[in-house]
Amino acid sequence: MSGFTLHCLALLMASVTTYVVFVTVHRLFLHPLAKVPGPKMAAISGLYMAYYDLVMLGGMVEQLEVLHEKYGKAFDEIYRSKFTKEAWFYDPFLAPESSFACVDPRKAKIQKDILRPLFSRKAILKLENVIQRGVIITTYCFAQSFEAIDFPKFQHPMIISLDSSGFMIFLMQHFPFVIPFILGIPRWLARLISPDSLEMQFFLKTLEAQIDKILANPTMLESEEHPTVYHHLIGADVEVKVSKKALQDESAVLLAAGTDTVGNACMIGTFHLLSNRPLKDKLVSELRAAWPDLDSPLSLEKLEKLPYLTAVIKESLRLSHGVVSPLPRIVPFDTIIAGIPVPAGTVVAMGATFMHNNPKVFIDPKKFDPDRWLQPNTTELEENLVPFSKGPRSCLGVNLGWAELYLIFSNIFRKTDMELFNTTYDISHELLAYFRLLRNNREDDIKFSAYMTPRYRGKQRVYAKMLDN
Ligand code: HEM
Repeated sequence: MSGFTLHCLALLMASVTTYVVFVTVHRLFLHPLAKVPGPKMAAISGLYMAYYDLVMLGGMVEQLEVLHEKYGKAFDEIYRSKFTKEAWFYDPFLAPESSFACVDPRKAKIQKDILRPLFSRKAILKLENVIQRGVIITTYCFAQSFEAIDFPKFQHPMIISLDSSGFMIFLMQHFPFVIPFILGIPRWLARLISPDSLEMQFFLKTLEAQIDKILANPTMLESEEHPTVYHHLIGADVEVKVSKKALQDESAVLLAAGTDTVGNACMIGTFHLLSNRPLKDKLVSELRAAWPDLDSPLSLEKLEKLPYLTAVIKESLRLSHGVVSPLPRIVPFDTIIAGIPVPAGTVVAMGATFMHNNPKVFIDPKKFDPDRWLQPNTTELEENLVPFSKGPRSCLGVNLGWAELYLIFSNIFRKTDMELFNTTYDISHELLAYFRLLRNNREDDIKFSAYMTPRYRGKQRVYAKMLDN
């Protein structure tokens, strides 16, 4: 190596070292947030979080519990705010024109307002027959069924794909420079590195083909059995023109947003009910009394009036949390949070898990206890139940989510009998997460096995399958 090269290398190393020392000193002592209590490593570098997200496979939520215990917390104040979403977190969802990942609050509101009528309570009641038939999200939103629950062990490519997306999203968040590579990766290489990601591409292509067909011939919407997202986004009477990319982004996001969230709440609730016989018996006897004749479905409005069923759903939502990863927001102006001055531009985050596991509000928070919702005054509990988030960026599908949960829990527990088997794993302490509750393909994923016996063999189809490991 020539003397000149060595000289250049030395200069480069000196520059990097000076930069690192400067940034470290600045962040530790001079930064406006330097006095905020917390681990020094986290103050110095984002690699602290990357370590928990990527190496500890979604362990940041658990670590935050530890940090909150040590340093205190301020999440409830953030929930009440109107802070904007942070691009760092939302860009890797690769759907910037969807109402979920669009960080511009004005644009997101326009798109949400267009879709809102499809997800209003009135629309849900009107389309109740679609929801009663099952296979909800794809039929309700796109008038298409991917028959995901007909696959053995529910291993539909789309579900596998959704399951595997968590790690990739976290990877893209911490190392955004990989995004162009991931987007441009040839199929053969993707098959080698992450075969599951191809399944997602297949499903997105199916939606794209549907979008192309509708864009080429919007009148075909008239022949659909019921309104879909496309009627609202491209229908003849739509005032705001929505791009093809926005249609694709929105479709992908609606499917993801409405699948695991509902699924996790069902899984958590079912597991706890099966683990605790008296709770299950209470639910079943309430359902039997309200719904004696299984040959005709019980309407959503009647189900909503059942107190124990409602309490079971609230408790299932509380312990499944909705979105598990804390949701980051940018503080738009200088403000004070938990007594700490926070300058404009700071990223803060709110996490449902910390609300739902707060022992000051939910006594014995890890316990699945539907009766806590049947006490005379539950105002404080209601205020602290945030699975759908709060404020202007809260869930668009909240009414649909609730409707699905009422119909799923009632149908499953009224029409089948289930019993746990081969289940030893205690899920009550699980908090690790990639956005949602499960960790991917790990031994300690939340899963349980149950024998399911149909109680009803009448006119309606019952999806009764035996799960095993
Ligand atoms: C139990 C069911 C559900 C739960 C617990 C849930 C939870 C949430 C949460 C916590 C957020 C806020 C995310 C954030 O701030 O980044 C959210 C947003 C969203 N959800 Fe849901 N969701 C559920 C069902 C659904 C359904 C069925 C749909 C529609 C098909 C849906 C569509 C959306 C959309 C579009 C957003 C983005 C809203 C925005 O950013 O302004 N969700 N959901």
